[in-house]
Amino acid sequence: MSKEINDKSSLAKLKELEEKYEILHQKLNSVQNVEDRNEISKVKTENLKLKQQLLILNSAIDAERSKQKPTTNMIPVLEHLRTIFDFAISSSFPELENPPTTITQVSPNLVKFGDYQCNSPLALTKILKGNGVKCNPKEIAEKVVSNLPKSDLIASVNVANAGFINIFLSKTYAQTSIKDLLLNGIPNLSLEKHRILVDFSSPNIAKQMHVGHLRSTIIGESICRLLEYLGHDVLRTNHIGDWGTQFGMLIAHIQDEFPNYKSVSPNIGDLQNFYKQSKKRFDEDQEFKVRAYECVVKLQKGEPDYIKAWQLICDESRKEFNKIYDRLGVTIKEVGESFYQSRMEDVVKFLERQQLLELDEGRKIMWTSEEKVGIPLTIVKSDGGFTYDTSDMAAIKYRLHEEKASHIIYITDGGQGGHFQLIFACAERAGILNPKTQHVRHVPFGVVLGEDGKKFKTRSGETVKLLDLLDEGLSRSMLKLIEKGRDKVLTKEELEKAQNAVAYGCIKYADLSHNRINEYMFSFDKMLDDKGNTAVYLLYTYARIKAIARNCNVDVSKPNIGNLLKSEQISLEHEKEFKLAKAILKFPDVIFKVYTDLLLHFLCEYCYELCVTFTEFYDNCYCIEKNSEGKIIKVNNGRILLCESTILILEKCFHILGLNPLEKI
Ligand SMILES: NC(=[NH2+])NCCC[C@H](N)C(=O)O
Repeated sequence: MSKEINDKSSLAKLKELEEKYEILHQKLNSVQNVEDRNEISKVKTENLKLKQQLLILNSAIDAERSKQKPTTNMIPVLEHLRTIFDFAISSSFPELENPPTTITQVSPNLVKFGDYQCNSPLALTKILKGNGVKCNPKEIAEKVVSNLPKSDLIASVNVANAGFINIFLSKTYAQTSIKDLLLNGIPNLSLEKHRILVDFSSPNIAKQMHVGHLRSTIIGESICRLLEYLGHDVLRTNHIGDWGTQFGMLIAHIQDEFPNYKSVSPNIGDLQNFYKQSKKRFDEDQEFKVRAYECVVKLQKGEPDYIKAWQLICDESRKEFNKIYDRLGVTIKEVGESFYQSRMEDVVKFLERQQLLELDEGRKIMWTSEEKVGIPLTIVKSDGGFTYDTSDMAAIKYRLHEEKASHIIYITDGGQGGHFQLIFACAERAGILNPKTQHVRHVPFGVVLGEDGKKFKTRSGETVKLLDLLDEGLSRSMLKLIEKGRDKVLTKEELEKAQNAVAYGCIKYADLSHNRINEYMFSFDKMLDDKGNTAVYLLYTYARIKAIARNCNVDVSKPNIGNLLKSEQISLEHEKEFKLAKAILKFPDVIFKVYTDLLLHFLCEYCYELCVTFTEFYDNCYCIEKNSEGKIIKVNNGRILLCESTILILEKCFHILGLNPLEKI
């Protein structure tokens, strides 16, 4: 108990010192007046003193920690190594301000040089040389190693002649943390929790939901799943375009085509055609055009008949959108542009009160700063209507102040980057956004290309209908399964399940496994390949691992795994076993990396690496031994446990990536 209190108060003290240190550090940086030398040297001395105190406290905490029970659960290895090397380097060279700590992961195929490597001594040699201190990297590395705190994760370290520090991961740590994984499931990675609003998918009513929206939907869903796994409170938000001026012409057209629309819900049918017809009239018929404008005004005033017509149109689109979300397993709450009508009126007043709006040829515009550089936002059009900018200003205010989100993530194509930078800058200028406590981020993605390298279109040059695309995925996936003779081994139900998992899994995975920033080429042939980094390969590997326990009749239910672990060790003797264990242990680091950059392709690459490493293990290490008649004579339970831990990690990754694992394929 007292130890705990001690530890807590040391931590609090440490935090306080760190804050003071940070303030002084900033002060130091901001003192630009060179004549104020006294101030500078005073701050510097204080800074150094604080740094020493920090080090002493850090080592006290470390000593305290090492007395406590050893680390058993999975933690981010790379991050842990960075912390302890950071400590060792600062202790070795307290006179240096922010000395560099670089830890890299050694390729799993070169492990004789260590699993991780610290390369800082080379950089430190240069820095020290600049300060007039002569020494070589090897000496520095040795000094760092002598100051390295004890860690359960490290088996040994050695210093290479060139001055690298090679770090070998501990087998005991691997064993205990994999055991913990099997007993307690995927670790809860501790993090500060936030309320995060994710704005994704966001198609437009009456217009086609296109491949760009599909990308936003796929990436957005996965980001939400990742954030939820990390324990954040996630608000999945569909900012659909349901309030534009196009509704004027749509409503005018509905009034003509379905005069009794108020009592009988018309079947608008293909909304695309409906849109095209009304647009044609709008462009050709002056009288219709005038009426269309009147309709917008009446709609935005909330006149019941107009709202009714508008709702009919929205419902029709919504049906289509929902079919896509259902098929892809996407959950999202609609808070479209129309939701903000009164808030748009309010935000205009709010900005006007602060004199942030300026008249420009009848429009009301807002610049990001007084300097008026770049382009302004159009807050009110010359006809008094609102714009995309207005709804985003109202939305950001609502999300931060009413929904109380501390973070907002916007997922759209890169082309909208400029728009969001303007919104963020104006929101900050208007005092809506405080970047110190609230964080907004645009997460862009590249365009989807067809196999011809041009913008993705149908053969006849039209926008591809998403439902048609998903249907094509289904038929292609069935062909693939039949080609591989799966229809002969699977039941009808299993085959259908496989067809869905493969089709939708491929479409999602092909998108997610490419760096989202880049454009990506949509190709059914490539995504349905069962070799390489594809969903099919991952689904096959998963099913193969599942079959291992099934074939040797080992009960892998959780209680039985617990029983097994009482008598069995996770088998790590064979080089390939340990290699697989190390791949499993990378999971927390990968998650943090994906979380920081919101780049899901790192998670895909990891899944692929895990599957390849598993295959290597399985090819070299027998889990079951059979006699010449094919009868099982021995089951290696230690290895079965390794298989099951691979399953647990894959399942978590699949969940984040939206892949449905199959027991059989
Ligand atoms: N808050 C936002 N602006 N979200 C993105 C909306 C995307 C827009 N509806 C489009 O299709 O391009």
